[in-house]
Amino acid sequence: MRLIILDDTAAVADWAARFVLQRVTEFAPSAERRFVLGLPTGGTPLGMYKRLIQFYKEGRISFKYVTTFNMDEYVGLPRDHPESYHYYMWNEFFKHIDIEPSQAHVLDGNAPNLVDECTRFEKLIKEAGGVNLFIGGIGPDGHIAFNEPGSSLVSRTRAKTLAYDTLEANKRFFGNDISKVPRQALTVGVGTVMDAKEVMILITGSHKALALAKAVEEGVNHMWTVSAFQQHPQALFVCDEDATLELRVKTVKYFKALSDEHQKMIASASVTQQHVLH
Ligand SMILES: N[C@@H]1[C@@H](O)[C@H](O)[C@@H](COP(=O)(O)O)O[C@@H]1O
Repeated sequence: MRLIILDDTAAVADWAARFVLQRVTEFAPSAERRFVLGLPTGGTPLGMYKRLIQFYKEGRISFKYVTTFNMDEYVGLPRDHPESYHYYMWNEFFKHIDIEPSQAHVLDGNAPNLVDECTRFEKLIKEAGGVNLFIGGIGPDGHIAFNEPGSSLVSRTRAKTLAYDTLEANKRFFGNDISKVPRQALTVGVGTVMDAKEVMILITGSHKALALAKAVEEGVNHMWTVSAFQQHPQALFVCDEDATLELRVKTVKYFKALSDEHQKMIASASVTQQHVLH
């Protein structure tokens, strides 16, 4: 696991977008060999999506041969509700790029049979050859996607009842009225994300500092589900300074020193030769 510590949210957005650009470019996707990307919603990745749209408009990246799978979706929220993740993904990202709409998969929280919908999603991921890069975000309670505290760390895509902390954290999107936040969501499992070849988790803000400390400095713990990624062979946590507030100085210094080495390596390598050290 690597921890990349950057100054602020803008730097995290830029770094994450460049990382996607680099991974897609070096993969050189084609009709026969698509790049499979897992995607998050929420406030944190918005800046990354903006940068990627900019890269697309500048002709630096194409999503024509990219297949995407979103992490989660609320249950029972109409698809055209401004807070549905379908609506978010279409408006914040998909409509601005050249992705094939049929290749942009978001769980259907209005499916008549939610169990079948989750099974179908897992099957689609498998048929796509697995996820090359899963990008994730976390809640202040350390949940990844909607894998609330106490979730199984080998879980697959399924329906979850949201924890109170999540309802609290997400009420800002529903006019600050907690009663308007859907109580259930469909979410990829921790195991689903763990199966990805590479995972990049974006963590910004002091309200996520405790979760980051639990994820990085303490053991793997199903009460902080993002901690499972300590055991992923290619996991990156990309955070801002504010998110490091609960980390030990020693931890921050160690990972910053690694990043400095990495930056030097990038400076002396061509784009196609860049690899993140683990
Ligand atoms: N289920 C979503 C997560 O997938 C997301 O990562 C998290 C963080 O959102 P934000 O980036 O707005 O803090 O919010 C929700 O709980």
